[in-house]
Amino acid sequence: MATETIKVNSREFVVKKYSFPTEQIPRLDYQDKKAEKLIENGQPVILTGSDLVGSAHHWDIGYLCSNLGSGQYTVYSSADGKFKYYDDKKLTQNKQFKPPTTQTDMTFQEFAAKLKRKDNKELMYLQQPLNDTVGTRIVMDFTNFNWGWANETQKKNHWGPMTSNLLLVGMEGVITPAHYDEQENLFAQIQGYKRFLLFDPSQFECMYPYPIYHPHDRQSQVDFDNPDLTKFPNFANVKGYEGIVGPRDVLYLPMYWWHQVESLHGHGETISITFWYKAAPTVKVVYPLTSGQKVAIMRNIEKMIAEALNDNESMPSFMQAMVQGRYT
Ligand SMILES: O=C(O)C(=O)C[C@H](CCCc1ccccc1)C(=O)O
Ligand SMILES: [Zn+2]
Repeated sequence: MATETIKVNSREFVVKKYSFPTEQIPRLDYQDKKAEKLIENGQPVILTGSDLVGSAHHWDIGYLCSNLGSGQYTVYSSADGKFKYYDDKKLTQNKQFKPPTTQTDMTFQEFAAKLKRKDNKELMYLQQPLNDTVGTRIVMDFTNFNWGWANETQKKNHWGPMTSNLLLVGMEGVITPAHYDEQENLFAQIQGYKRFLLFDPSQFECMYPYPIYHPHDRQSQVDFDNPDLTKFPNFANVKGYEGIVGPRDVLYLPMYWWHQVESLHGHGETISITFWYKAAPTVKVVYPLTSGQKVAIMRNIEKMIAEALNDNESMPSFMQAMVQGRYT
């Protein structure tokens, strides 16, 4: 895999080289009016200075070990370092599906002990919603997040309620392959460095998500390391954005934007917290529709057809019969 070294301020990062061009994600102070405008327009921006999780800046593996309590944490492991999310509620509809990662529940202390080992064959990624099993100091840190700003941003942009805060602790080199989520996201980085590759929802035609009933719904089928341009020809035209988030940075990741996330080597484990919010309600449909709205329409139609046919095997021929040679 070809790599390139990029220098950001005084730091060097070795990143994987891909086939597509990218522009930089804007990086602005969180109080900059331009940043507020970008968020209002559903455009990604890396925000500095917000201290959204300032009270967690001292979180490291040791502190989490001592203060996260003895609750069970979901830890994924992967031989190739890729952690393509799969919806385990859809496993029943896909008997032959083989999960690409294994999921183990363990205490944070067990996870930390595994991180220290030198004989790990697989990469590991802890992904667990913060809940009330955490220790009192974590609760205190959580209470001291910059909720004033977060709530103001939520209100100003008419986002729905915050649904969850996912704690992410990844080994260097873990990759979350390209996918989109259906929620607005303020992504707070606490330790380590993550490279985000982002693609506008209008790039849907280049990303070829799995069918809606597939466990990998919302994930791209394209292997960025070896794109199959016969099966996925439009991927050759994809254009992205990229940026590196480090400690104290917050990325506003708009709903429906495709993203791939890479924990960079040489800067230790990554610790992040997501702040996911339900979408703003569509009060009045305004034309032309946004690309995100078109993705929502496609999803609803796919769901209705799958339900009406009640036979996923017949979806491919049905969908092709509907458009092939007709909508050219
Ligand atoms: O914050 C986001 O949206 C990301 O994709 C961050 C990503 C991990 C997300 C794991 C995940 C993806 C989908 C559903 C539930 C959990 C990373 O940082 O590696
Ligand atoms: Zn995501």
